[in-house]
Amino acid sequence: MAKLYHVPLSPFCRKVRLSLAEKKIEVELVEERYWEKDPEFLRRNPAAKVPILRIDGKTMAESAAICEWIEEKYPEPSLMPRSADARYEVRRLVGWFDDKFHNEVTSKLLYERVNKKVMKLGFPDSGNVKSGAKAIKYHLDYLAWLLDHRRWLAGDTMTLADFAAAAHLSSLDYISDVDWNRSEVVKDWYAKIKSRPAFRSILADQVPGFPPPAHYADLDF
Ligand SMILES: O=C(O)/C=C/C(=O)CC(=O)C(=O)O
Repeated sequence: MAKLYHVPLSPFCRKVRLSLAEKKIEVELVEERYWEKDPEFLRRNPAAKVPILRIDGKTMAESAAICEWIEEKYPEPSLMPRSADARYEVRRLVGWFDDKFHNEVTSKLLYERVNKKVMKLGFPDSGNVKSGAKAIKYHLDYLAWLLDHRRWLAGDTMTLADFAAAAHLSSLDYISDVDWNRSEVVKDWYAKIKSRPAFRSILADQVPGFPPPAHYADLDF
């Protein structure tokens, strides 16, 4: 069986978990406290990052590369459109969420509030939290703009772009940092994606010291 070294609220790990689950690939989850830099873990990935996926005799790192590998090896159900233009748009949006959104929002809210405590790195920096809280509004408005023009984030079908966005937002949702009432289309999109069976595993995550909010597992909000 495949094995995924992960931490529960990491959006990068969640994106890979969603891809695996959508394709019904069974996986054993192994929690890896990557910041402790266990030598065995560093041997698997000298970059000292999760996720790491062991599958088909291979050990792989970097969530975007992993998801594209899964897509090529296990093409059904498809999470990538066929045309070059449409594939470009998926990759652009995956980059948007894993880079821009991550730097401006996830790292400023989730990492300040949760990761710092778990890793014993001190208290949240209030300036960072303030800037994350401001930036998420802009990003939710961008999502709303996309969804005013498309059924899913990158076009007519659900793709890795939706999983990248949902991975980040679901982690932030765990600490109640998403104002779902800011936009009906974004709320509807998230309800739609959250109701997929692939989402079950991540909705069951628990982080000691951070109980999920009451609304977290409620599919209808
Ligand atoms: O696999 C990726 O795309 C990226 C993973 C990370 O950046 C993991 C971390 O080191 C982190 O979440 O801080």
